[in-house]
Amino acid sequence: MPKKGFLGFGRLIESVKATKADRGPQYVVKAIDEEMGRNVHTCIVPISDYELIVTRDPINVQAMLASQSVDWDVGEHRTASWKPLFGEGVFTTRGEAWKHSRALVRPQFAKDQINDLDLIERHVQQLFSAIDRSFGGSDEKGYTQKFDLQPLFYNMTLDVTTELIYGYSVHSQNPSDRMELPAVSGYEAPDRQTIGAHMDEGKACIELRGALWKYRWLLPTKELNQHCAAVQKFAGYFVQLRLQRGEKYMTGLQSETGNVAKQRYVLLDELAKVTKDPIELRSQTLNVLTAGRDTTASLLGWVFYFLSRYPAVFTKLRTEILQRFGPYVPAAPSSIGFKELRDSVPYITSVINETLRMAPVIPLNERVALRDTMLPRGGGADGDEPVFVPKGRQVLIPTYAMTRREDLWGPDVDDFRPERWEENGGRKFGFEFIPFGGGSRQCLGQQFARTKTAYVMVRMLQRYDRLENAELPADTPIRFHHTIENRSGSGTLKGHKLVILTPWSPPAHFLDNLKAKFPDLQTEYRKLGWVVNAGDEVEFPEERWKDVTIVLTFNILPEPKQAPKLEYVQLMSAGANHVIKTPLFLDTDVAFCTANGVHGPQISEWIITTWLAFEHHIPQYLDQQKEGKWERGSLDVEDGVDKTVGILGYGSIGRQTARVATALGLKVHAYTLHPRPSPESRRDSSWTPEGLGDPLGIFPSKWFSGASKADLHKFLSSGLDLLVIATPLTDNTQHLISAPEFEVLAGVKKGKTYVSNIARGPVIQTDDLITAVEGGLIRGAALDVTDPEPLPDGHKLFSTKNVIVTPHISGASTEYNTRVLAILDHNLTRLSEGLELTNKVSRKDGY
Ligand code: HEM
Repeated sequence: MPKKGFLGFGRLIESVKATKADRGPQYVVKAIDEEMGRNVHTCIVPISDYELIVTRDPINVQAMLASQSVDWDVGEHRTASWKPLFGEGVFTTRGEAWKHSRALVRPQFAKDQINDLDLIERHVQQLFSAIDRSFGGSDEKGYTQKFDLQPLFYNMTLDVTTELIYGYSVHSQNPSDRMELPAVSGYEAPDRQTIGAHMDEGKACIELRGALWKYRWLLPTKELNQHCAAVQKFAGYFVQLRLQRGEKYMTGLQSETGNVAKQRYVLLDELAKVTKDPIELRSQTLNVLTAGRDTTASLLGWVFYFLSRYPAVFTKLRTEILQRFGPYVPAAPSSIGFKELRDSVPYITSVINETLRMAPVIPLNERVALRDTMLPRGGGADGDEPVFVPKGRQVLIPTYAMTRREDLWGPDVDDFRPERWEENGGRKFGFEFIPFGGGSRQCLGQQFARTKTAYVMVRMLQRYDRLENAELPADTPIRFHHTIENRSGSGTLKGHKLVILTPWSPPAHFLDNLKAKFPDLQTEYRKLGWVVNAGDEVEFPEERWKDVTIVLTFNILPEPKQAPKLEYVQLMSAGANHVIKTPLFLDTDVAFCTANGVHGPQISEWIITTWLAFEHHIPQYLDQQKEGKWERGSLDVEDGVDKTVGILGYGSIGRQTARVATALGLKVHAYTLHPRPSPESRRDSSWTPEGLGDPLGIFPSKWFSGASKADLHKFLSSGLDLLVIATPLTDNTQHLISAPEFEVLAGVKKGKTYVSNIARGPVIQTDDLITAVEGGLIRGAALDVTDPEPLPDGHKLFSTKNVIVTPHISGASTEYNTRVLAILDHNLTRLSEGLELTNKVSRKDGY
C-alpha cells in the first residue's frame, strides 16, 4: 500500500486555487515533498469520494505509457470534456476510436514536407513586422519598447498551424494579408479575426469543466456552446471547400494565395485522400490544431522567458547561431535547411530540452486503469513493492514533478542549465523526461514542434542582439497559467473594491499612486480606532461589506455572509494569532496575509544597538553621566570583526540582522527547523523591504537545522559570540534555552557569548539565564521580551549584572505604517497578475 494522504477535499480546492494563481504544477511537488516526504514518489490521495494515485516514479510511468499500456488509457473525463469543442479525434478519443484516429493521422507526421521551413519563415517575417509596427520606435540605445512576446507567439503559431492544416492562414499577425475566402455553397466564410479568441475561451471553459469533472454539469453551457459553434464552423468551412473542390483544392489554394513556389503540404488535403467523412475531417484537423498550436507557442514563450533571465545562455546561443547561420539579412528569405537546423548547433537542442525540463508545457498527464492491474513500484513499507490498482482507478502523472526530482537531476535541479544536456557525452533520458509523452500515445508533432521552435530561435537571435527581462525580478518563481503558458505583463484590478480600515490616515501620495497604478480599483478609506475586544464597537457598517473584495485591517473583519466577495485580507500585524479563531478564517478560503517583514529593520537595529552598547560599556557611561562623572572604565572593548553571530530562527528579523552584522565584519551561523541544503531552499519568499534582509539566503557561512536537542547543541557549540533568539514561541520552543544550553555555550566560548532575545520571553528559562550570567557561563544578555511579561517591578532581571532589559519595544518604528502599505501595494500587484500572495497565512499551521 503506497503512502496515503496529501490533499483531501479542502486541499483540492487549494490546488485548484493554486492553479488559478499559476502554481498548480508547483503545488503538486510541494504537497508531495512536504506532506509525504521527498523520498515518496507514489501516493494515494483521497479526493471527495474517490482515491487518486499520484506517481512521479519513472518506472511506473513507463509501465502505464509503454510496457503495460494495454492496461491503461486516458481518462473518460478528458475525452468527455474536450469532445464538445474539437470533436472525436486522435487527442480526444480512447480505445478503438483512438487507434483508428492514430492510424489515420500518424502517417502524415512521417512526411518530410511537414517540416516546411518556408512556411515558418513567412510567419516569422510577420512576427517581426508585428513587433516593428507595434513596439518599434527604438530608443537611443536601439531598444524596442517593453512588450510581451507570449501573445505574439500565440498569434504566430495560430497562423502557421492553420496554414499547415487548412492551407489558408488566419493571418492573425497581419490581418491585411487575408485574401477573401472562396465561396462554398451552403457555407458562410468563417470569421478569421475571432477564431483565436474562440479557441482560447473555449479551452478555458473546458479546463474548468475538466477540473470539476463529474460535477461539470453544474456549469452553464451557453458560453461554451458559442465557442464550440464558432470553432467547428471555422474548420467545417475548409472541409466543405476541400470536399467540393476535390483534388483541385490545392490548385485553387495556390492561385488564391499566390503561394505557388513549390509543392505544398496541407494536412486536410492529405487526410481527404483517405476519408471523405466531413465530421471526421473536421474533428481530426481540429484535434491536431489544438495539440499543435498552444503547446508550441507556450514552449517558445518559455524559451524566451529563460533566455531573458539567463544572459550568459543567450550570449552563448547567439554566438553559436551566428557562427553557423550568419547574421540576419533583412528582407532576404532564409536559406536554413531542416537537417542543419536540427544537427549543426546542438546547443539549440540543449536550450529547448532544458526549457522543457524546467517548464514542461504539459506538466500534468493522467491515465486510468482499464482492468485490475499493478504498478511496479510504490507499495510496501519502503515503497519498492508493486502497487495494486483496481480497474477504473485514475493515476495522475505530474511530469513537472519528475523533472524537479533532485535525486534524478542533481543538486542544481532548480537551475536553468542547458549544459547538463551535453555533459558526459550527452544526457540520455528515459521516462523521467517526457514532455512529449511516451509510448503508444506519444506526441505526433514532436519533430515539427522542435523544428519550428529552433527555427524561430535562430531567426530571433540573428535579428536581436539583446533580450532584457522587463518583467519581474529574475529570481521570481516560474509562473504557470492554465498549466502551460508563461504569464507576462501586469494585470488590472477591475471589479475589485479595497477598504482600508486603519487608525491612521494613509498618506495622500499612497492613495494617488494606487489610483494611477490600478485605475479600475475602487478604494474606500475609513479611519477606525483599534478594536481589540470582541465587544468593541465596529464602525464599518455591515451593509458596506457586500462589494468589498480586499481589506486592510488589524482585526475588523466581517462575518462571512456579510462579505460574499471578499478574497484577500491584509493584516497590519506580523502575526495572525488574533484572527485564526474568527469564522472568516475558519469557515472560508479568503486569503489572509500578515505584515511579516515590517519588523526586520528596527528589531535588527535593536539587537545590534544593545550588543554594541554592551561591548562599548555604554550603560555604565550613561549611569556615570547621570551622576555627572567623567571617569574612564574598562578599555576592554571587543569589536565585531571576525566574531560570530548565531541566529536561532532565520526569518525576516534574523535575515536583516545577518545583513547588518555582516557589514560590521561578523560571520553568520543560521539555525532553521527544516534543513536548507540547496541555494533554492535557503531563499525566503516572505516580504522584505527592497535591498534589505537576505531573500537569497547568502549571508550565513554555516547553516544548522533540526528539531532535536542534539541538533540545537551542535549549533550552540559552533563558537558563537552573539546568540540571537528569533524563533516563534511554540510548544517546542518553550524553554528551548535552559541550563544545559548555557553549559554548551560555555563549553566552547568559555563564558564569552552574549545572548539577545527579541522573540518571546518563555523561549528562555529565566532563572537559568540569571544563574548563567551570574555564574559566568555567558557574558550577558539583552532582553526585549521576558518571562514573566510585563516584568514585575523589582524583578531580579532588572538588577542582574550585564543584562539590558527593555519593555517589549524593539518593534517600534515610525516607518511601520509605511511598510504595511508597501506590503499591501506589493500584494495588490500580485493579485492583479494572478500570482500567489506574499505572507499568506497557512490554514494548517495558523501562521
Ligand atoms: C512543444 C510542443 C508540444 C508538446 C510539449 C506536446 C506534448 C504532447 C504530449 C505530452 C502528448 C501526449 C498526451 C498523452 O500522453 O495523453 C501529445 C500528444 C499529441 N500531440 Fe503534441 N506536443 C507538442 C506539439 C505538437 C504539435 C506541433 C503537434 C502537431 C502539429 C502535436 C500533435 C499531437 C498529437 C496529434 C497528439 C496525440 C497523440 C495521441 O494521443 O495518439 N503536438 N503532445
